[in-house]
Parts: sequence; C-alpha cells; structure tokens
Amino acid sequence: MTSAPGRPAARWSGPLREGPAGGWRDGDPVGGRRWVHLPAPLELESGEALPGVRIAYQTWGRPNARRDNAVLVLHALTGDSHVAGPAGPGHPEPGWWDGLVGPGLALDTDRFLVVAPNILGGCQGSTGPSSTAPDRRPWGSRFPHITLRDTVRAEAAVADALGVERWAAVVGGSMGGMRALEWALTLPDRVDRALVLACPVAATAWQIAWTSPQLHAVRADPDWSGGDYHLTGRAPVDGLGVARRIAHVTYRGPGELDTRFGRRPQDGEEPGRGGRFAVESYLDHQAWKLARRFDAASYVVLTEAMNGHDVGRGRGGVERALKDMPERTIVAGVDTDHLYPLARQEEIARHLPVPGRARVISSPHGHDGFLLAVDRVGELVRELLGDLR
Ligand SMILES: CC(=O)SCCNC(=O)CCNC(=O)[C@H](O)C(C)(C)COP(=O)(O)OP(=O)(O)OC[C@H]1O[C@@H](n2cnc3c(N)ncnc32)[C@H](O)[C@@H]1OP(=O)(O)O
Ligand SMILES: N[C@@H](CCO)C(=O)O
Repeated sequence: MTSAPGRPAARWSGPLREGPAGGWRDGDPVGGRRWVHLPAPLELESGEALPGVRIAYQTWGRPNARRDNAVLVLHALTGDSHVAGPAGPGHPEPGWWDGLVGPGLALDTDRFLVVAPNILGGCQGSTGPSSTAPDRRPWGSRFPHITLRDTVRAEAAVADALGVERWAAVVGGSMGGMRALEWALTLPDRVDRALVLACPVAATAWQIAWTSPQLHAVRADPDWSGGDYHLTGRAPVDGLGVARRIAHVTYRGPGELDTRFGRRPQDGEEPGRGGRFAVESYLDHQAWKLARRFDAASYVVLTEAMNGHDVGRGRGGVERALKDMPERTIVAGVDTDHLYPLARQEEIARHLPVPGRARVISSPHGHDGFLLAVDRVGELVRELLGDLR
C-alpha cells in the first residue's frame, strides 16, 4: 500500500444515518435534509425490482399555494443534495452551488422552493451499494445495475411527498444535466422547463473510454473484494483515488493546469528523485479528498449508469426523443470542456422543439466550469425562470 501524503484510512465511514422522513413541513430548517421512503419496490428499467429505496433530499424556500414554484436541482457524479449553505453535520463542505440559491439570488428562495435529492445509487443519504439490504447486510455487489431513468422514477417520490405535481424547472450539469434530460423525457407531464448544462445526449465512445481505466482501477484494488468490502473494515481507496486522478484531469482545462502549476515541483520535493511536481501533488489531494467522502461502489454504479446514458433508447433515437423536450429548454456548455465539449450541447440544442444554439459558459476550468462559473450559471437560470412569478 502506498503511504502517499493525505491518503485516508482504508475504510469508508458509511452512509448517513436516517433523519426526518416525509414531505414539506412548515418550520423545517431551511436546507435541512429529509428522507422519502418509496412505498413499494422500485421497478427498474432492467425488469428487476429494488426494495426498500429511500431518497435523501434538501429544500430551500417555500412552496406557494399552487405548489407550482418548485425547482429541482440535480447534482453531478460526486455531488450531493447540499447545493447551498455552510458546511455542517453530514456536510464537510459548503454547498456546491453556493451563491446560486438564496433570497434575491438566481434561484431566489423568496420565489421558489428549491429541491435537491441525492441520487439513487449514491452514498450521501439515498439508497446505494453501501446501504443495508432487506437481509440487514450491505447491498455491495448485489446492488443492481441502474439507469438514469431509474433515478428519475425514484425521485418522483420526492415530488409526491412535497405535493409537487409539476416542477417549474429541472436544472443540472454533467450527470445532473443528463438527469434533467431524462426527467423531462421520462415524466414529461411533470417538467415545465429545463436547464441542461455540460452534458451529451448520449454517452460517447470518448466519454466511456475515459471511464474504462477508472472502473478498472477501482476493481483492481485488492480491497475491492468483488464489491463486497463494506463489512471488511477496508475500502478500495487506492483504486478510487486513481480513478479520481484520471477523472479530475478530464474535468479541468489544460491551459488552466499549465498556468496554475507549470513545471513547478511541489514545495520541498524533487520530481524524478522520489518527489512530485506540484500538479501531481494537486491530483493526489483531489484523490484522497474524494476517497474520504465517497463510496467506491457508488462511484462504479453511477459511472456505469452514466455510460448507459442515451435519451434515444426506446424512443426512436435521440433526434426523435429531443422533440419531446419542454419548449422552454436552455442548453449550455463550457468552452474549455474537453470531456463533454460544446459540440455535444450544440447537438442537443439543434434538435429541441424550438431549435437554437447552445449557450456558452466561458471558463478556463474545463468541464468543472459549470460548477465554478456560478455567476454565468445564475444568468442562465434567470433567463429560464425570469418571467415566473
Ligand atoms: C461534500 C463535499 O466535500 S463536496 C460535495 C459536492 N461536490 C460536488 O458536487 C462536486 C465535486 N467537487 C468538485 O468537483 C470540486 O470540488 C470543485 C470543482 C467544486 C472544486 O474546484 P476548485 O474550487 O477549482 O478547487 P481546485 O481544483 O482548485 O482544488 C483546490 C484544492 O486543491 C488543493 N491544492 C492546490 N494546489 C495543491 C498542490 N500543489 N498540492 C496539494 N493540494 C493542492 C487546495 O489546497 C485545495 O484544497 P481543498 O479543496 O481541500 O481546500
Ligand atoms: N467535479 C464534478 C465533475 C463531474 O461532473 C464531480 O465530481 O461531480
């Protein structure tokens, strides 16, 4: 085992403990996390049924009398329900779109009820491979293959619990953007508008190719134990760390890394003589940071769900499918994104019911620009929702 600086202990601390259940209650803390339990096993696209599903979610703002002011925000691969707000119990970091949600902000909590679930298959409160199965053991390798459409059907229970028949909008980037597309196409009566950021209409060979060494890295870790490591006291943190290093390079811009790090050695280290370049140290930091907060089996399940992303499946192809998107759909991408390049968003925009061009998020940060260029994302949200009262 490597003893690289920052490497976490080889175990993962497990899913969050249960909190309050149910839908909207006056007086609940803003941003507080709640859980919805599905009343029946979830019928998966594969034909299997998944029993005992619960979905964790957070809310900000209040529902109006007609309950038509709810906006669903969908997180990316390693995100969670904590879109906004300070770090606190269960949330070691501030919200990942802090600055977008609050009074007077683009997702104005004086006007909207903002709702963010943790995805099915994840590890931040919703049912995933690290959760307990009905036999009281972790699901582990028995957790079924899920699709992004399955995640949408599971989240319908959150809308039901909140009394929301139709989202005023669904908003998401990367995997969240894929899921925004799937929400609008799987449950079209329940989505009025959509903001789709930094994602493709279907996973491409290029995108799947980048995930292949990541999946191999996790599964090659001896602590993976075929996916059944949750009770062993060890977790495949080295494999997950390698996966994150590979993924993180795809998430950032080459110009950005050159500018930030250049050929600089990490302080006090000598590259080539056992030491690292600063950029290598940066990737090590990203690796261990994720390994501390994310379950490797969730990473595998969700990566495979993204690889299966194809809005055209069973819908007569992607062009036919996109014709059923809401008329009020905005698509945007990051100009330096080499993982999900702007051409992929142009492809979506071209085939919408009201065809147009993709909006551009100008950012040096590559794919992660959709997380970091909060002001620009705020402009797009205002463009989508500005006329709603
Ligand atoms: C629950 C949570 O922890 S977050 C959950 C929600 N997260 C998400 O939804 C998305 C996942 N998050 C991400 O992808 C990323 O965190 C992003 C994109 C939001 C972060 O992007 P940025 O703000 O640009 O961070 P950046 O890539 O510059 O990394 C900064 C980190 O690298 C560290 N760093 C910078 N240079 C070096 C170096 N040479 N060696 C080691 N570490 C370095 C910084 O100290 C900083 O550490 P910290 O994050 O622990 O404070
Ligand atoms: N940095 C993002 C990229 C995936 O879109 C994440 O980890 O979720």
